[in-house]
Amino acid sequence: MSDASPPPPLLAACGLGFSRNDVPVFGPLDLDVARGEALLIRGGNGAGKTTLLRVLAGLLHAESGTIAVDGRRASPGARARTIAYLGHLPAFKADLGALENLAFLCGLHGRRPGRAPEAALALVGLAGYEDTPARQLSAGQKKRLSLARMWLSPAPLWLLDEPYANLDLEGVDLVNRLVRAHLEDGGAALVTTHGAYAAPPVRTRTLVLEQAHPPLHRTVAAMATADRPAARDDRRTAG
Ligand SMILES: Nc1ncnc2c1ncn2[C@@H]1O[C@H](COP(=O)(O)OP(=O)(O)OP(=O)(O)O)[C@@H](O)[C@H]1O
Repeated sequence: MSDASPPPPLLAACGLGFSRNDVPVFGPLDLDVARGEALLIRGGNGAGKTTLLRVLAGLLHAESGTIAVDGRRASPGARARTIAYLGHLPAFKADLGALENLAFLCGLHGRRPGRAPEAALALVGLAGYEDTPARQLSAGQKKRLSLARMWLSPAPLWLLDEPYANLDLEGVDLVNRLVRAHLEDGGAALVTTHGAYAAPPVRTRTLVLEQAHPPLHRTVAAMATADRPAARDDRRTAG
């Protein structure tokens, strides 16, 4: 029997807080996510879900707290290599074709070995749209193109901000399949959503954000699996 301690979480935040004009948006809060696990971040409109993901991605500066990757405190630059971020607005060049966009982003951020942009397009149901300029894609097709970019990314941690928005039922299933495969591959994911309606069917814990102003909010919750829905096990703890 081995007495080796478990590996540190892929991402861990401690005392993380963010304010705008001295008005708290979230925090201080603690969270962590391990490889093979999804953390579902739930909360109503304005609760701070997007802001939290943007802070974790290094797009906004935290007011307080620390962020560690694999047990080591990590600067935004170091986190950039670990994190792939799917935000509300797709980061595509409007006049480039779908395939060109993916190739461009692979050049910028790297590409997972063995994965090619053409295969990514087919995977997300966009075969035949290779040369279509991004501006001509529908909202759901743009979201699918964003998912293709995530699949190509070498980053182990996916930050998915409302990935189900604009997707049809088959698209929702696509998100869940991609997240499941990513986790099985040793990755991890943080997924924001307004409700538990589309929680990925994988090892999932839930963090509930409530509007920080007023009152204070939040924290981590319970383990849930496909057999044990997250919503039942949520616990809220004052911050
Ligand atoms: N660029 C900004 N400038 C000023 N305030 C902002 C900005 N972006 C967001 N906020 C405010 O920060 C708070 C949290 O917003 P955030 O977008 O993080 O919430 P959310 O939980 O993602 O909401 P939703 O579910 O509606 O997407 C809100 O009160 C919002 O008005």
